[in-house]
Amino acid sequence: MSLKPTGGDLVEMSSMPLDQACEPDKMGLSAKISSISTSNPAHDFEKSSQVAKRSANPGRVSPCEPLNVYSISQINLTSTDKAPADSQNTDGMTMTGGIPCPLPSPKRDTNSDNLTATTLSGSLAISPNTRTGDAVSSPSIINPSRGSVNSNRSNSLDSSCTPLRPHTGGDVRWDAINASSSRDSPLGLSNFRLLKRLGYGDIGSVYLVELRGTNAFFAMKVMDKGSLASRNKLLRAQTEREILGLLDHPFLPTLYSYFETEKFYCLVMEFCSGGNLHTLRQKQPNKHFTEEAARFYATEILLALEYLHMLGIVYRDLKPENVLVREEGHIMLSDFDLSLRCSVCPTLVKSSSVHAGNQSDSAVGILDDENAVRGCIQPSTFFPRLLPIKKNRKSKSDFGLNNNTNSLPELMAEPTNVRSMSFVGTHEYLAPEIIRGEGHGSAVDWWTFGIFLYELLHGTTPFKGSGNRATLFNVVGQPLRFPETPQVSSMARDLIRGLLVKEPHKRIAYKRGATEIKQHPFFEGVNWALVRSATPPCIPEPVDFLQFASKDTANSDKKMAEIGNDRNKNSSTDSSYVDFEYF
Ligand SMILES: Nc1ncnc2c1ncn2[C@@H]1O[C@H](COP(=O)(O)OP(=O)(O)OP(=O)(O)O)[C@@H](O)[C@H]1O
Repeated sequence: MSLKPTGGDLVEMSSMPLDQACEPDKMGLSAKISSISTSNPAHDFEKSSQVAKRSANPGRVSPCEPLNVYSISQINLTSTDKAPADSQNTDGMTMTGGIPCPLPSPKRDTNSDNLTATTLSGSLAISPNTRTGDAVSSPSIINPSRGSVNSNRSNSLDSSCTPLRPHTGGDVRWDAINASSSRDSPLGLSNFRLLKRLGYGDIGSVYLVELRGTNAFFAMKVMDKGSLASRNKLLRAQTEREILGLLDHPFLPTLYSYFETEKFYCLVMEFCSGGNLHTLRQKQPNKHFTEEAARFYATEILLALEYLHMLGIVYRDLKPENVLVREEGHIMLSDFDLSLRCSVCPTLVKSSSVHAGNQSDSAVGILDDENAVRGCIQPSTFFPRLLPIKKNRKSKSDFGLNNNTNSLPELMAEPTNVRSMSFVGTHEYLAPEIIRGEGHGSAVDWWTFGIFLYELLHGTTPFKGSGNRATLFNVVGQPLRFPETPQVSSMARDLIRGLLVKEPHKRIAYKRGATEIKQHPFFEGVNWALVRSATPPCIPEPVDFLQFASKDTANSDKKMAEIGNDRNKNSSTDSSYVDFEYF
């Protein structure tokens, strides 16, 4: 048996004989994988079995094949095992990505109209009106003056979400978008000039586009409706669009607009000119990053994952290919079609001293300034649950923490206990619990974070086998080993060891999320509040957009039609970012 490639890089685990899916029955893999099977669609929460091989084509995410197999995902909505029982309400039911998904009501302060948490300039907004707690799926409109995510047609990819993007305040691209669209004439394909295909993946092609008459450039992901429908990928496209609509964070994509035509769904996002980290790593001496550079990228990814988890999004597909490099060298985590959405209750683990003064109940919350901080929230507008004080928490001296962040509060919102049975990811990055089919939650992102850091530092992943079967076998059964060269620090190794623990509940960050990782000595000296201002290790060659000035792309719609037809003919990689082709 083999992990059956079905025309692309995807394998369909659930349709395979179990002995072929993974040799070592003693590890219990077969029985687990067999549990992924077609089930009552009324209870299907998501697709199973979406495993992408790493592309042989450097720098491009491998396309995945369509899957018709669904499985029941048991979503346990308790976001943290520390949560007081009375603060949970799991009787709510809402639609997440078109799929019934029970969600808890967030504990809300009755004096507050808003529930808003902001982390490192990223923000999450929780609608005050959501009795069922669908804050994750239905963000509230906090800043109506900013931008427009609209649709000029109404259909399955509903675009009711109006953007809230405080971190992109002052961004001229918003002005361009707003100037070009109005309620009467929303944006459409004709507003854009297609300049270059940047790449394509399983559900769409991505183009560099210019918003006509504005000198503003974007990346536009174009998804062929017919192709999505025939390959049962509408849900993936919908998931990605909905998640993009929620994001407002410096290391995550900004969705400037969304619209659809008769044939296509179109997402207008920020353009990243620097290619991806996979390509960038291969350009480094000995094809691995220095520890300093790896720490820089890991720091930004960690903040992005922390933010996603607070929104109830388990990313599930972290790999260097999905980490794009912006023109100034900071990163942007992209590609959300394999992500899992669930619900979380953000929890204030430790407040700042300022906030502490306002608390009347000294029995809850950690109100001292002794321990360092990891989240940055706005106490005036965010009223999370407070946890009982834990006396045995390690002091900052145990972790060698940076004093810069000591006075900041600590917020935890980790969807650790969510349970998905899907088999999704990329072989070398798959967490053991996914392979074993045990059900997985946000801890898979911390596993992939460990693989990611290992790869940045060593130039290879730790469990890579001669083929996919061997890789899966190694992930589940082989111990973590470090090569003699390149040498990495004991701190880096220690962190990677903590992340690559095969049992998710023993993995670092399982209990307190990103905070635990931030406190690891590997990140000592990182000023978490100012990561965005740090100097990146590599600055990409600037793109000369003037080269497109004389090119006329009169008929974009026609071009789009051609694009839709030739999506499988060839591939484009981001390695040719500077070597533009013209339409
Ligand atoms: N914002 C962006 N700026 C520049 N290039 C981008 C951007 N977004 C995507 N790309 C390029 O387009 C390619 C395809 O995009 P993406 O991975 O989102 O498509 P997909 O169909 O979701 O792929 P996958 O099969 O991995 O799910 C990427 O590999 C990347 O090279």
